Amino acid sequence: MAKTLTPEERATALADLPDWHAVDGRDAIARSFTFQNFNEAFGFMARVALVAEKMDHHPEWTNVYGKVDVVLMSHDAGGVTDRDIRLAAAMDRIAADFPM
Ligand SMILES: C[C@H](O)[C@H](O)[C@H]1CNC2=NC(N)=NC(=O)C2=N1
Repeated sequence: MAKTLTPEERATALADLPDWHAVDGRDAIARSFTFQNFNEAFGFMARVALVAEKMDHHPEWTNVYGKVDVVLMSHDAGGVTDRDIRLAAAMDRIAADFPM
């Protein structure tokens, strides 16, 4: 099981992910993505789902029309690990392929 990042390690990682923020009251990180419509949002989610399954690391997320709210944490470790940072970076790369 991966170990959770220290507050310093998490802060350093988040500095490279400026659209992500720490969640209050929970060892987790979050970002909202806003796409032009449901089709774009769901296309993004479909692509992320393939990556998440390959990583065996799955987001907590909700979708309303063009908006996708994501929270990432490693449930087995009980907080943010390197897997969450890698999935967050992958989500940012995939989102860049969609008009926002
Ligand atoms: C058995 C399987 O490897 C685990 O349930 C995986 C699946 N996806 C997961 N995703 C997340 N975010 N945290 C986990 O601890 C986790 N565990």
